[in-house]
Amino acid sequence: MTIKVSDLRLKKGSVEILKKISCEFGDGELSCIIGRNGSGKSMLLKSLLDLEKSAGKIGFSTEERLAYIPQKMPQDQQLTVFEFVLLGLYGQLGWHVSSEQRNWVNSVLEDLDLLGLAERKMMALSGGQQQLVVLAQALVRRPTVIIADEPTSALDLNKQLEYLRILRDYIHRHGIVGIIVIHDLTLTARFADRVYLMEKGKMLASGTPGEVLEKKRLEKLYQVDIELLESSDRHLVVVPVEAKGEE
Ligand SMILES: Nc1ncnc2c1ncn2[C@@H]1O[C@H](COP(=O)(O)OP(=O)(O)OP(=O)(O)O)[C@@H](O)[C@H]1O
Repeated sequence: MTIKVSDLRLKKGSVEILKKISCEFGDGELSCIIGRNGSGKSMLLKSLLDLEKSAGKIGFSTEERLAYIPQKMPQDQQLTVFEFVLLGLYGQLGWHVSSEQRNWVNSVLEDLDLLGLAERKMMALSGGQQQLVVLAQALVRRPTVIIADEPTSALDLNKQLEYLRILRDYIHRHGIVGIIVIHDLTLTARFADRVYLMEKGKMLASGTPGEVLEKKRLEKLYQVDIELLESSDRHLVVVPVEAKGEE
């Protein structure tokens, strides 16, 4: 189901953090929210999740199964990877874990190439490995909406591509809503079905990567000289060349 946001506003004290945001996040699409530090991206996610009390309307069905992947790393460091992912099924778990549940967790771990780490403690993983395990925990719930805040920030180049490919394919295959905040514009161009550009609590632009990632717009917003190239497989490549200095 599409998520329709109308006239969303959020205030902290007297400061307006989100200013009349209206947009739509489609099902079967990976929506990427981009924008400068402090532009309101995380607050928009938190408003969608009802973690921040905003005014306006968010068209959400109560039947949605939400999975949220926050910016901070998990605290349950004593659990093994298997146990941590299994916890994604909380609400469905009894005293006895069925073989069906066990198999489901293992198949998600396998999909993410994590099966070899299943018995390791979370604290014995690298930050990037933990990020993948958090994705596994989210997918194990068979979410209909998946929301992630900078999920690839601790991943190496290979794992960034792998993570986003797995996430996008999952979203396409299951026709679910996927919304992520991301800073890397080249990854955005490669993986986003739609891009949402925020600035100072407003939605500055939205559309396909080609529509939103325009050289002039990005240079003005980020205050950098940018070269826009095209990769051999015809995706935009955004190269920041030189900072212009703050406005
Ligand atoms: N709890 C809070 N109380 C008051 N202001 C806040 C609070 N949390 C965030 N803000 C402010 O809201 C604005 C938007 O913050 P938000 O975290 O959404 O930015 P962001 O676009 O996600 O930034 P980043 O890219 O750095 O993660 C910022 O100006 C921030 O200082």
